[in-house]
Amino acid sequence: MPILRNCELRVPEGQLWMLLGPNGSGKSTLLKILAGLLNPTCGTVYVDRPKSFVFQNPDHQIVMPTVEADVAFGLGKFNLTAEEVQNRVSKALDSVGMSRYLKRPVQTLSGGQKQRVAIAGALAESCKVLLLDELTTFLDEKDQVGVIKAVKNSVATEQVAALWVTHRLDELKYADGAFCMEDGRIVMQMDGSSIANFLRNR
Ligand SMILES: Nc1ncnc2c1ncn2[C@@H]1O[C@H](COP(=O)(O)OP(=O)(O)OP(=O)(O)O)[C@@H](O)[C@H]1O
Repeated sequence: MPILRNCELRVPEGQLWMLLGPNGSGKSTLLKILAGLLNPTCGTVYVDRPKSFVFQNPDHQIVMPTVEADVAFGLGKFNLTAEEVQNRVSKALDSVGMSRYLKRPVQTLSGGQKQRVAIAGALAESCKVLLLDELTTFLDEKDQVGVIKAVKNSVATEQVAALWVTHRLDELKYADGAFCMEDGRIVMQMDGSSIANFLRNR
């Protein structure tokens, strides 16, 4: 039985869109298929920009002992000079508000700070599509807001398109748009003004 059907979505550059839906509606499956982490058993997937997936638990993503080394890690596959690596790392950390943690051992960071380091790693690789899987599940309110604001800032400054899977309706107020899934399909799309109406009438 198919899990997903006709899931077509467009997130404009420089915007953060949320993907909502009840448990089992297919959000994570869709995100992983878009990221190339899962292959569809049939059908075709098109994603027209370099993309990066950020996991719910940053400990599944962070591999190096310091913030600087971790953000630089993914750049090893490009042919960059040491200066170019340094520039990309500092620009990416700046856009998520983590510049001052450059030399910090990763294990001394909070969950939200680790999430921001993981996002910086994706940005440093110049990915233009960020796929974010329930990043705030394990975070307190302060870290939750810090991570969302970091993503908002980085999508705007780096002209990235971000798709954010969440269960938390309170996060909708940060979104430029949203898709709602049900039973493996995208059943509704909301732009910024529809979200504002929805939140007013909730
Ligand atoms: N590897 C798999 N093999 C078979 N079925 C799967 C697999 N992974 C997920 N499913 C099924 O696909 C459907 C969608 O699951 P998915 O995890 O994408 O939903 P979700 O909307 O992300 O749910 P949640 O909000 O609980 O995380 C569910 O019915 C699930 O049981």
